[in-house]
Amino acid sequence: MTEVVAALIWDQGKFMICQRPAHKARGLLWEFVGGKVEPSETKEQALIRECQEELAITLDVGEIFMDVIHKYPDLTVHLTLFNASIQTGIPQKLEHNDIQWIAVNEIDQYAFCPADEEILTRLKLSTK
Ligand SMILES: Nc1nc2c([nH]c(=O)n2[C@H]2C[C@H](O)[C@@H](COP(=O)(O)OP(=O)(O)OP(=O)(O)O)O2)c(=O)[nH]1
Ligand SMILES: [Mg+2]
Repeated sequence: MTEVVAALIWDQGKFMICQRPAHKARGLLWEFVGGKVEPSETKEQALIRECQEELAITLDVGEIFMDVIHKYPDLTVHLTLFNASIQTGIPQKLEHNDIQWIAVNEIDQYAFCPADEEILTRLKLSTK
């Protein structure tokens, strides 16, 4: 099982999504910024490091919003999504193909990683 952490970041009624680079697994699908946890770090530390590496922002990491397990043909991920906010910096596309801030009613316009489906369903329900 691969431990993956990601960030749910809200600003003015919209949350941030990032489009994965074409050359990586799940290429061009949309995701919550994040990545794999290294053995020496906590999930929170991993999330802060990934956001610095991928977007050049420093996060304030809050509570866990939700976690899911998903089996891909190449790996099984345990994805933990944290509520977070940007402490410093403006997101830069250091790695991603694109970055968008979207409202819950725009979710269906984007093709997300399959592991994110349950999370997106919950986000849609939470605003009804
Ligand atoms: N960051 C992130 N990864 C996700 C999400 N949903 C999902 O299925 N994944 C999968 C895609 C990848 O196969 C796996 C690990 O994410 P990643 O590719 O961002 O890992 P990383 O930044 O550490 O990159 P690398 O060092 O492995 O190249 O988790 C998500 O919402 N955010
Ligand atoms: Mg990543």
